[in-house]
Amino acid sequence: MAIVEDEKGDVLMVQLYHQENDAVGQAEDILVEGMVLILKEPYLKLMSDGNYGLRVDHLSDVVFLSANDERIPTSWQRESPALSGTALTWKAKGNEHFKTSAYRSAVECYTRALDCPSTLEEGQVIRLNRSLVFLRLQQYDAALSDIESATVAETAKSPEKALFRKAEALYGLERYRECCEALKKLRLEYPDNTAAKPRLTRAIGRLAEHTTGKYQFKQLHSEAAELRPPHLDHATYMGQVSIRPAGSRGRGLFTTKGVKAGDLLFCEKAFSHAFIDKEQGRGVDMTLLIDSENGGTMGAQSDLSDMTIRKLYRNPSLMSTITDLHHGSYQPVDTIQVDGKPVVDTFLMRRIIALNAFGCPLSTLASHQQHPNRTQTTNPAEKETFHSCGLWPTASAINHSCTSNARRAFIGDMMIARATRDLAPDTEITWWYQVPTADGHAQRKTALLRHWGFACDCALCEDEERTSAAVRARRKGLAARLERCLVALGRGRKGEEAAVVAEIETVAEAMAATYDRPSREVPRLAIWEAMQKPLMAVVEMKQVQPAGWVKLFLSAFAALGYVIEGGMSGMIVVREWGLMVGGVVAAWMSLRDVYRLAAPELVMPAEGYAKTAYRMVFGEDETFEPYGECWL
Ligand SMILES: C[S@@+](CC[C@H](N)C(=O)[O-])C[C@H]1O[C@@H](n2cnc3c(N)ncnc32)[C@H](O)[C@@H]1O
Repeated sequence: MAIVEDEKGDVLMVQLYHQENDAVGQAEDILVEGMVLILKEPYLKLMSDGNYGLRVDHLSDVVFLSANDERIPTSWQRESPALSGTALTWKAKGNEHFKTSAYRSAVECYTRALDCPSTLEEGQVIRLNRSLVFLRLQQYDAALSDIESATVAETAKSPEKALFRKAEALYGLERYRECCEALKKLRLEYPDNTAAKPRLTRAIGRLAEHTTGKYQFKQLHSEAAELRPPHLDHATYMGQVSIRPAGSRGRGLFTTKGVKAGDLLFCEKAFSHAFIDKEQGRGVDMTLLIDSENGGTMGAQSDLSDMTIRKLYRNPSLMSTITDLHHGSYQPVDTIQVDGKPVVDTFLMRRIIALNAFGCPLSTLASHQQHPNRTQTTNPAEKETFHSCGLWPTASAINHSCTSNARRAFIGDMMIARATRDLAPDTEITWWYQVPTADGHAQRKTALLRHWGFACDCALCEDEERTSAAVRARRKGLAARLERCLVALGRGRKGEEAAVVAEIETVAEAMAATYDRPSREVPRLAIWEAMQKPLMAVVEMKQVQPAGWVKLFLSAFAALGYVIEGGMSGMIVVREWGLMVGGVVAAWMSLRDVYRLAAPELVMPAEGYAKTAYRMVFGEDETFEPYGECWL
């Protein structure tokens, strides 16, 4: 914010939103005394102190004029010796600014140098210098364009530097294949270039991740634990999925090949990620963004707007990655450039973030270790505004279904999505925006409609709508009875267990009879919820005969829609996986332990299923060994 005056001497406060402040220095360096600006379509508004002021939301709505710009009113023009100069003097000035990290001024000087008559060779050196500043400013598009215009000419003075910088720009744009090619060429033509080798190794690593989907997840965990913000240097893998039309749901994400339950669907690096470090009580700067359309946004979500807007403004080649995301009824501008500057529609960005951002923990695993009973958070635009959040454009194409077939996990700013069932090729991938619970239908329905503007028509919701209040009440009563029986088991005396287990089976059957459709189509959450926790507690108390335990576990899994063959002795095969709700990993781990007594031959297969379930929830199973045991 600063006080500005116009040619008539009228004075007003001006507020510039979303301006770059990390790479160029402090906010005070953006609006410097004496600077001349053009504001396009100025928006005059009442400020919080009761005065009027100007607010600039869109980055391209402000033009910072250089001192010799002819658009500066004559009365304001200041004759300065600095105004004249040759390409070489401007270049020297640019170099000075560069040394003091005054990058904006450096770009301005180099640009002036390029406007002066100069030899081709001089021009190319200046362009190369400017490309280095662009790299520092993370303006990879501009860096690449400077380098490419410098390298094409045969007289390019520093082809080695140019190749190196080209590789850096391509890496910044996550164009890893081209980056590897540039670095290989560099290695071939300049074998003495020592920096090229580690850069090539790094780029090959990213390309391998991108093409194979093979990650060293333990390594990712250590990086996320160390780095602040936890922005990991890893590549996106999109091997098994593609975005396609999904009828009335707009776009959706589909499998391109058949995948097995637990398989990696994609692993995506965030396009932008705002981190709030809860442990240290610090993170990105807290910002309050008042937005006439969406009300106020606080904290991470408004920082995410800043980051996204700036990244796109710096690198317009990435624009469609974000502008293609769902934005409801908002009508964006159709201009992509104005006065040679990219147009980033700030209001569109805020809308996109509101509908597509995901709240995220530092890592799903760490979050579980701290809060073992918390279920998966709601998606996107989580209400807890001080929570970290990010934009993952591929993940944003996934529509909601309560009977979801995929889950996401986070490690730093990497999102890992895995199938929770076997999926045929061309199946639409769905997951939860709101987690389904036995009692939560009405609340879920309201939240989905209010925030995302749709009514879920999955089998679970359809069934809920058709279920009468009387049936619901009966189900609730039976669920309470089931829970009581299980608790009684925990307390019961030896010898009475068989009778209680039999009663549990009767109640579970009565509950099952309140559902019309098979549990494979409509998971019976009420039964699962009633059984899951007390069952685990009973197992811990070791009160029941092993065979009884096994039966109870199998019927709890069946309630979620599992189709399991065998399971009592001899063999166990999961033919179909059920709904991947909270508590499933723990249940598989407990069943494995029960098998130690009841059917030792089933310990290994049950552990295999526990590991698969763990992979679905945490995105990886490399940490299964040390942490898997903590589930009990
Ligand atoms: C994060 S986007 C998902 C991708 C979106 N379909 C697209 O075209 O990009 C969220 C929006 O998708 C639509 N959507 C998601 N799940 C849906 C569902 N089950 N039924 C209808 N629309 C859905 C809603 O318009 C919602 O606001």
